[in-house]
Amino acid sequence: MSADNKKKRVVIKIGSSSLTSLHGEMSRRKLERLVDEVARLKDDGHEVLLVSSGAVAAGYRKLGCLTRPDSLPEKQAAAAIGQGLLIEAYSDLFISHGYVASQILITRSDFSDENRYNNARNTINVLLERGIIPIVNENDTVTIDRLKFGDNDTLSAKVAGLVDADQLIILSDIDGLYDSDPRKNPNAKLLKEVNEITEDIEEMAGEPGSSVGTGGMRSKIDAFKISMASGIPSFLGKSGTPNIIYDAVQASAKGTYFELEDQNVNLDLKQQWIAFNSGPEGEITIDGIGKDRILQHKKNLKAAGIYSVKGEFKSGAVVRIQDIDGEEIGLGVVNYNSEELTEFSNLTKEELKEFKDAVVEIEALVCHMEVPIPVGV
Ligand SMILES: Nc1ncnc2c1ncn2[C@@H]1O[C@H](COP(=O)(O)OP(=O)(O)O)[C@@H](O)[C@H]1O
Ligand SMILES: N[C@@H](CCC(=O)OP(=O)(O)O)C(=O)O
Repeated sequence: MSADNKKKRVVIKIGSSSLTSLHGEMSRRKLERLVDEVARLKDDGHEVLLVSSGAVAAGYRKLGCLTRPDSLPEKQAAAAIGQGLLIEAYSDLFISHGYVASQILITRSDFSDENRYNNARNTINVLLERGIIPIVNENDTVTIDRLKFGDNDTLSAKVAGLVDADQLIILSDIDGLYDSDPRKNPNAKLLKEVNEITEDIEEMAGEPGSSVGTGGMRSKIDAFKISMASGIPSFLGKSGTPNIIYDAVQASAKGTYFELEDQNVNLDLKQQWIAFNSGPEGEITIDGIGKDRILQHKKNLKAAGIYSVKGEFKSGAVVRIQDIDGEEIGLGVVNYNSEELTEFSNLTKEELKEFKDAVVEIEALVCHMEVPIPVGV
């Protein structure tokens, strides 16, 4: 990482533990410090988008709970109280610096629909270009557990990809990624730079540290997988450290910097949507020749290569592509519907001669061999 003076588009994720007091209530002082730092970046001409947690933490006491609730309806009710308080506080504080804040609440289904995904991008771009600070959170009050992003870490990485950010900064209550959970191992060592999320790196992450946070280090690692695959240099550091945001943008802050060694292997927007947001609508199994073609980046295969088809989907749907042994090759958009592809798979050798020129195009293919796709997204 090298320092530079370019005006950047920066996405900053701030966790619940960084916005609350020891008792778990929203801390105005912590919010003030964060806003002061963000305003400093804005004064320097950078565009800033905040992904802020804290709705549940800011609301649960006012709901009458003594500790952060576990039940979904109570968490949602707490978020309904807290989200308003959070945005009101942000708005007040940013206005005192001469900046306007805006609220964007997102659910996973907003991102799995490609039109809504692109719409969100257009809206956020307008706000950023006009100097306004979008403050994003998951729309906790309406999402059900099964359909939640669940943590704002991966949400922030997806948003960073969506707006083509120059940097993702995740601020937590810890000053970076350690080689083991520092709560359990006092001799744990800080990693200054990570160029690839290997299994070893994944194993370093333990459970969430605070009673108000949900994601823990595991979801941060998942987030960095997404941001790295999207070509976005990322940083993990400790909130509340003086000048942490400013220094992170200059690449001089203490923390962990995540950046792919090879800057050229990153996903374009369509591929990011396919890899991290779309829900595949079906599955096709392809033969060895088709697999070889795909892996040689031909992005298409002969109709004869379709072995079997699962699910019902239209032409233009995202499907999972696997080989005859059931090993997943990747995800991509197909140019035939499930019925047509099934017909291809049922043709005899003789019949196939008639279709020898038929080609199944795989648009925006994302191969698992090339790109680490987090499980469960
Ligand atoms: N390998 C690790 N390196 C650093 N922190 C770790 C590691 N494993 C687990 N943790 C814990 O993850 C916590 C941060 O996650 P979390 O409590 O969810 O914070 P946030 O509210 O900022 O999302 C740290 O306080 C730390 O105790
Ligand atoms: N959307 C939730 C936060 C979820 C979350 O990821 O929290 P955290 O692990 O503190 O970043 C809220 O605003 O309370």
